[in-house]
Amino acid sequence: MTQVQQKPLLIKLGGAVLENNQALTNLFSALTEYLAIQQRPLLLVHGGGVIVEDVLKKMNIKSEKKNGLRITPFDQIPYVAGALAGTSNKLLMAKALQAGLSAVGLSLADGFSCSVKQMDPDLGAVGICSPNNPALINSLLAGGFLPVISSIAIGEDGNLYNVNADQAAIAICELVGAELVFLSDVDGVWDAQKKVIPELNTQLADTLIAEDVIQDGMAVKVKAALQAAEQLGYVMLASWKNPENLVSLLAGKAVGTKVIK
Ligand SMILES: Nc1ncnc2c1ncn2[C@@H]1O[C@H](COP(=O)(O)OP(=O)(O)O)[C@@H](O)[C@H]1O
Ligand SMILES: CC(=O)N[C@@H](CCC(=O)OP(=O)(O)O)C(=O)O
Repeated sequence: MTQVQQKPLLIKLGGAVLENNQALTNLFSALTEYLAIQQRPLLLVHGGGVIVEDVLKKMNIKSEKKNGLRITPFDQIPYVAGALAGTSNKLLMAKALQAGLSAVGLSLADGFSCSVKQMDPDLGAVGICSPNNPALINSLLAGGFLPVISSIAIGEDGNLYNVNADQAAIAICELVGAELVFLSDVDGVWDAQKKVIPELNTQLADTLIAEDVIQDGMAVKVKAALQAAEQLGYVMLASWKNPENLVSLLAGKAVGTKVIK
């Protein structure tokens, strides 16, 4: 088994990409090219909010969010886990395998990579996760595999928990000491005029969140990015929509929003 030498790259992939087959194909083709040149350990943490919505709608369940987090009653967690650790994870696995990448589908619980606690009783089965044991993921990276990690966790109480995928990404990032890139359905964090903010620090982020310019899922993402930037110095936030952006981003060029501490 080869040793992990380069700092791993962790890409957090927003779930909306799962509804865009062409974007997914472009993304995996850009990643395959990048890996052929860089030979750098890569791992993915993915969302799938759109697939969760879809499944719950088919079950005639109306789902609501509070401050960007899905209220997940315990009796709905089987559907949510199926949508995230099942459908979303396996759709991404299929694309990765088609692109020739040796992907391995995991949840936050596999190898006890992350531990989880209930976040707030009002949110039900929503968890906040912390890094725990890096051994499984590090051995997969050292073996040249691509871990594809969903944001479903298992608590000490034996219950399944739904973790926001941006928060899951920062726990995995801390776990393996990775560089972090968030890829979403928008080209970066917008200001009040919907122009991408090239650089965002805590002070500006707090102001824009208080003014409701940064809302919902983006507010959760920006807070997670600021937390990760504490350790990493900065975190990039860009879109999965333009493959040329991704190529530039992976080459270290500034595209999207750079979140700094
Ligand atoms: N200031 C903002 N800049 C960019 N996007 C924003 C902003 N405020 C709210 N959003 C919304 O946040 C969404 C991205 O967050 P989210 O849906 O959670 O992404 P992902 O699924 O990629 O994690 C965008 O599609 C956009 O509608
Ligand atoms: C607690 C919570 O909000 N969990 C999220 C997990 C999926 C996710 O974060 O998906 P995206 O990255 O595609 O938004 C949810 O149920 O939608």
